[in-house]
Amino acid sequence: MTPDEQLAIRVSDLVVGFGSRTVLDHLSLEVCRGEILGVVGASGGGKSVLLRTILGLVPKRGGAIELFGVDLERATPAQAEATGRRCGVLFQQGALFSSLTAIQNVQFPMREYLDLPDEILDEIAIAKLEMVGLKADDATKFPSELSGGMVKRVALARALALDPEIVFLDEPTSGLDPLSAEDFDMLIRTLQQTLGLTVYMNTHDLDSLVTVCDRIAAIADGKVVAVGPMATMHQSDHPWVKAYFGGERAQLVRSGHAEKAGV
Ligand SMILES: Nc1ncnc2c1ncn2[C@@H]1O[C@H](COP(=O)(O)OP(=O)(O)OP(=O)(O)O)[C@@H](O)[C@H]1O
Repeated sequence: MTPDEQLAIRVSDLVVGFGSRTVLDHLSLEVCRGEILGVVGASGGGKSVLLRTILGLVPKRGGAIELFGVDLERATPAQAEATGRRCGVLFQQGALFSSLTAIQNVQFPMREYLDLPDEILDEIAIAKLEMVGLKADDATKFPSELSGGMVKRVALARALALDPEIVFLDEPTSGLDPLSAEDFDMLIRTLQQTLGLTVYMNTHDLDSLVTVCDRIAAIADGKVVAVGPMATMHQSDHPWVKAYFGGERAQLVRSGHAEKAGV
């Protein structure tokens, strides 16, 4: 593959704003195929806006975005649809349809794109639910009957419904207790390894950043101010990155992981 073909996403010089406020200010970022990229930044700093803009859900004021080499703004409707199908999304809060059962939620994107008989859709959806660690018994439960961790898993199964090559996860472990969050992190890592997925993950969770992310992109002042493995974050001179990764909590997380690894 040429260097360009190794990229899942290329964001160049992106400008996004609302009214008089500029949220993303000439931001550039590249995501490699097969990696887990963690995107971190201050609350309100523009992580969700960036994710939604990459997916074409928020209009941009300038710059360019390519997904698998396709600029959705210049793509034909067929190219845009084909590219969209290569992407799965888990929005913040899971965003399941409350009036649909777990299996119906997973089948929602399948019914939109796949013309398959109900029995096959059931088989595929059950396989997706099992892939994320749920049981066939959970398939007929409504979101209100599931725990927070189970809701996230159903949302992940739905994001995987069309066998995407990249999944976008917006704060996947927020609202989960530490053990459920750790389980979810492991699930993401396992799926990435077994399915060869690219994972783009917004997170505040230092544990997730340390345990599952191959690279981290830190957003501050509307730009990516540091990008690379954890070591790059520790070497950054940017004040927000220094405060976040050098703070007391970060050191506790680091020493906890070193202890677990027997270092
Ligand atoms: N549709 C919108 N209209 C106006 N302002 C918006 C809109 N969407 C987002 N914003 C503003 O853009 C800024 C960035 O929001 P965003 O949700 O991307 O932050 P974030 O980094 O994801 O925060 P958090 O970590 O708290 O989820 C915020 O000031 C937010 O109020």
